[in-house]
Amino acid sequence: MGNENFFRLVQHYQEQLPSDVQEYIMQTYNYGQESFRRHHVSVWESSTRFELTLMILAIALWCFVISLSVLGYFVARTRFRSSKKSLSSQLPADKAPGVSIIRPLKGVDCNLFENLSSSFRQNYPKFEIIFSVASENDPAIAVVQKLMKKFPKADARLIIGDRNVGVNPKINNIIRAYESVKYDIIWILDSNVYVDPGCLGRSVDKLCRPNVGLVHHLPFAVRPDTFGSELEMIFIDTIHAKMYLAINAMGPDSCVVGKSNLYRKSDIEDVGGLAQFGKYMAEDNLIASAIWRKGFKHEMTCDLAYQPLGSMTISDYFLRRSRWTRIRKYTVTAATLVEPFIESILCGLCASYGFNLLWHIHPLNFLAFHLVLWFWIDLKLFQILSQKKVDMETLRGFIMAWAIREITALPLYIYSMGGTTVDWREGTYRLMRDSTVVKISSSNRQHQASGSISSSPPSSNNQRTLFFQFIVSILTSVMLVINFFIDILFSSQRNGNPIETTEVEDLKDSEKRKDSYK
Ligand SMILES: CCCCCCCC/C=C\CCCCCCCC(=O)N[C@@H](CO)[C@H](O)/C=C/CCCCCCCCCCCCC
Ligand SMILES: O=c1ccn([C@@H]2O[C@H](COP(=O)(O)OP(=O)(O)O[C@H]3OC[C@@H](O)[C@H](O)[C@H]3O)[C@@H](O)[C@H]2O)c(=O)[nH]1
Repeated sequence: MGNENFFRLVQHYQEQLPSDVQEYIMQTYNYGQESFRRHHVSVWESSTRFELTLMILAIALWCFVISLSVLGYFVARTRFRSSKKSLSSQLPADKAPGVSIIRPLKGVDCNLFENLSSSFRQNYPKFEIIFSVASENDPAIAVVQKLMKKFPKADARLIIGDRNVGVNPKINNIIRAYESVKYDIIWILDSNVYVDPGCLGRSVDKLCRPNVGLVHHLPFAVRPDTFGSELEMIFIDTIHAKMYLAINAMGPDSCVVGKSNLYRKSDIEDVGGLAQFGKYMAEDNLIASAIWRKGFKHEMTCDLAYQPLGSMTISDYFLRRSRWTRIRKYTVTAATLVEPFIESILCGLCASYGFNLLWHIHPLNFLAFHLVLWFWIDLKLFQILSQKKVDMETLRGFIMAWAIREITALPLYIYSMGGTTVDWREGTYRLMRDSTVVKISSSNRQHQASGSISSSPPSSNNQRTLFFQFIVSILTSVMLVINFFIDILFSSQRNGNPIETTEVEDLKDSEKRKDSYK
């Protein structure tokens, strides 16, 4: 029976029905009509202008963010597949442009000896290495001395003692090295980074191209020993990597992180000299932007700036993330304001609303599709950059850390936007609206982090400790739930049989043998 006929029938017998039944039938009928109208009348007619605007914005946001992610993924796929041999590394020493590598040191970072060794191992005919350390009591000095003994022929020296040209401790630390460089090309390479031997040659190739003023490398976190490090790794190797690659591929503006940057000293002098960036905390991005505004492009090579993480605590992760967000808050305010919408959960919620209005897709169905797609892109990107297939155990850790990072991204963002102080190694600093920074305090505690890149708080106040305890307890509960479901998933794949260690070893051995036959 059609709707109209049913309605006529109800009208006909209306008087004979009790009033509450009449009312119920009318309500059901009206609801049916409304839902019929919603489904069969175009969304453009049935929705208010406000709803339509929100819908368009939500869908546009989703398309934009997914396109950025896909772009980041394809850039990674094409760029990091193979490493080319450079031309400059094959030049004789008197023809190659010289490079001064500056290594700022502060304490014993995770993997420090190997990180610094990678500078000595550069396959390049003409370079010097300058290690800078602010204090004569710094334990990094012993590591440098050991390295100099190991590579006696290398042109390397150590400068002890900083000079206060501003507040930024990294600039104060390297300013003397910068002033004493032998060559025009300088490579500022953080202490907690190692690079492949061909990196310098490839970077010089790029820097020598016309109109290029800066060469930088994608930070890539490796060797997480703790859950805090895993969270950091997920951040650096997924969302950060894909956004960094996508923004740099599109090139709307300068977007540079200072882990591994090559420039010309003459260009830095042209934009005011290194010392004048000492008043900022985001010296890396501001130097890069100044060079960019002079009309010089930025280039990246197929090299990664590997950062071994070691044993960061969860608080270390939160503090480093909030330091970077707070730094961005004043240096790139507009981009920082839209950041949460570029994160999976908020972006997915907005898009679920949009697609529900447009195509009546159930919001939860869309959210599930969106999260799976997002996870898949992140996992593929991670596989490409780490150049290995992710095994089941790694995948399990990846899923856990990924889920928790995604869930905590928004609370962490809100926490970070709400404050202006940052802790960096031994110092606490207040960020000012004009991007400059003021030092609040420093502790005498030496940064001796063997296995940690800690930027731990020198003076953690009670409120902060409580906040972290709260976050950690939420994290732990979420982790337990996720772990429980992953366990079920994995054991159902093995029909409930536990995987024997020997079985894993056998599998590995047979894989190795297969490889050796190739
Ligand atoms: C942090 C990235 C992940 C968060 C999600 C989405 C981010 C959205 C937009 C821009 C951020 C791009 C990633 C830049 C890495 C920033 C890391 C960082 O904070 N580094 C600081 C410490 O080393 C450094 O001092 C600051 C660098 C700021 C670079 C910001 C460049 C912004 C370029 C804006 C281009 C607009 C494109 C719009 C696309 C959304
Ligand atoms: O007090 C300090 C702190 C740090 N540093 C040096 O600065 C480099 C970077 O240190 P970290 O790894 O702790 O810092 P992050 O990677 O988090 O810093 C990032 O954000 C802030 C920018 O100023 C940096 O250029 C960028 O690398 C290291 O080589 C470290 O030895 C100092 O020389 N003195």
